[in-house]
Amino acid sequence: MVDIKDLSFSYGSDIALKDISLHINENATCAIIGPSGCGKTTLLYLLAGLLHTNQGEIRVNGDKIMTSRKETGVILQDYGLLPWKKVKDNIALGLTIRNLSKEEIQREVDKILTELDILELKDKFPAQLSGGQKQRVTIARTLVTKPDLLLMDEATSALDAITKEHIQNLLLKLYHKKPSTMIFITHSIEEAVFLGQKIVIMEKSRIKKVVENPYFGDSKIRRKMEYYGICLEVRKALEEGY
Ligand SMILES: Nc1ncnc2c1ncn2[C@@H]1O[C@H](COP(=O)(O)OP(=O)(O)OP(=O)(O)O)[C@@H](O)[C@H]1O
Repeated sequence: MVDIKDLSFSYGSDIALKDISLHINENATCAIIGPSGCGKTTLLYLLAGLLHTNQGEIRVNGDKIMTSRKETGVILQDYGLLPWKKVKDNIALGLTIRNLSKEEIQREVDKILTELDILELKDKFPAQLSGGQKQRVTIARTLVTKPDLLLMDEATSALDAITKEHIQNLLLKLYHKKPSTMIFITHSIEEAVFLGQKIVIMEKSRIKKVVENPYFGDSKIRRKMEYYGICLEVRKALEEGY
């Protein structure tokens, strides 16, 4: 599905990424974790087609990424909801490019709101929502377009610990219901191990280690010792060299 080959990127003379190669299978999930400034967001933006480089390449389903693709869904840190539009209209925005009738849009919006258990928020404005609710709406707005590749930049970082786990559980539930390829940046080792089948640990501009996580997909894994074993492996890799 996603093939990254010898990818490098610089902001002027600042090297942000150097010789990144990575393969992610179709419908697999991949967590990217690493210290601040190591290049995670740059990598995600390149995957989204929002940044470009001619040093190396990224292919999605065999096609070289030159610009953003409409089948890629992107969830960034700041929710990006339009404050003057109600929840239902924010979600409908994702569908406006798809030439659907008003009734079809309404049906799709109701369907995704029901799936995310937030139908009652339909007529509210973003300012009337909690952080967790805003994040659900943001996820709904992206998923309503049925992306085959979902990219997320610290989707839960602004949330308290309990809400964070609720959103992580929701993402896993949605994945089980309709698997798609998911690549996400996180600062949380626990989140990386809960949601990542592959965990990519980065250091300055490079991939330091890739950990395969055989326990991905088990919604009860947080209660099992094996989970903490992988968390420890990731922690050690992150701390090596510090
Ligand atoms: N627009 C920009 N112009 C110049 N340099 C940039 C720009 N964006 C990022 N950088 C630099 O590129 C490097 C990688 O930044 P990037 O945002 O990709 O890191 P990150 O791992 O996502 O960091 P964080 O975890 O703090 O969000 C850093 O050294 C940063 O200072």
